[in-house]
Amino acid sequence: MKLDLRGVSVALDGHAIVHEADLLVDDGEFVALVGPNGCGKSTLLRTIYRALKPSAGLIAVDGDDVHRLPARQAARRTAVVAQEIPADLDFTVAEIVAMGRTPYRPDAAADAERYARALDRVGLAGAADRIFATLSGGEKQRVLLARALVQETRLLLLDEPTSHLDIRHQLEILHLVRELGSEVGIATLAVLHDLNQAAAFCDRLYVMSAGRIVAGGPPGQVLTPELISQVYGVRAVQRPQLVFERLKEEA
Ligand SMILES: Nc1ncnc2c1ncn2[C@@H]1O[C@H](COP(=O)(O)OP(=O)(O)OP(=O)(O)O)[C@@H](O)[C@H]1O
Repeated sequence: MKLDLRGVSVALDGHAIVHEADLLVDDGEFVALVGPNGCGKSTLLRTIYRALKPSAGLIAVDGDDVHRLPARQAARRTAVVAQEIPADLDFTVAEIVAMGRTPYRPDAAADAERYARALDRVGLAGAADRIFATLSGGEKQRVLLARALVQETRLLLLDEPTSHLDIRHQLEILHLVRELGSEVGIATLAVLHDLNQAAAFCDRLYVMSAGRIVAGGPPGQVLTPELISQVYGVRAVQRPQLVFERLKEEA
């Protein structure tokens, strides 16, 4: 699965928000999109998952223009965990996760197994019967990731997937995304704010600033103090710091 953006521009209410973005995500790659608040990251992601239409340019998934694919086909290729967590959903966790199978024919036994496996992977085995609205923000975020997993797409789009998570669950999710890439070749494009985490987990990253992609490549090459100072207006200093890792390798 390859995501290929060429010259993508997006306007909202007549305001140009994203300017001529070029971006690639290859099979199995974990690619981050970083940049300051308001620079256009979510707008670009929303355009890839068809919530917005580009004003110019092409977004291809496996060679096909996503904005011309029938909805069901598009949903079989790309799953998304958006930034907004739906509120007031009177559904159980199992019902929310099952929504990920909408693009497919139902198969009760296989689907039940898929839901259990996905909830287990996000650390929520046993939560299937909980009411979604009663979960914590971090639990909801993990349920929404489980819903994206059962969609069984080759491309995952994640908008700040760790924003509600404590440090242990952040690491679990980032490791999970890496595993999905290396074990089953799932490609991920994720908006991340933590530059150290992006550097530690991603194969490559793109930096956006004021609606433009201003740099792209392996984190070590891209995240220089000069670039960080230009884009974020802060000085980057390397210091001894606490580095968080999982206690043990979990299956
Ligand atoms: N309908 C609109 N009309 C005009 N400008 C808009 C509209 N909707 C959003 N914007 C602006 O577009 C810009 C990009 O927003 P976007 O949510 O894509 O940024 P972001 O990089 O994801 O930010 P954050 O890191 O804060 O989530 C922001 O300045 C926002 O105020």
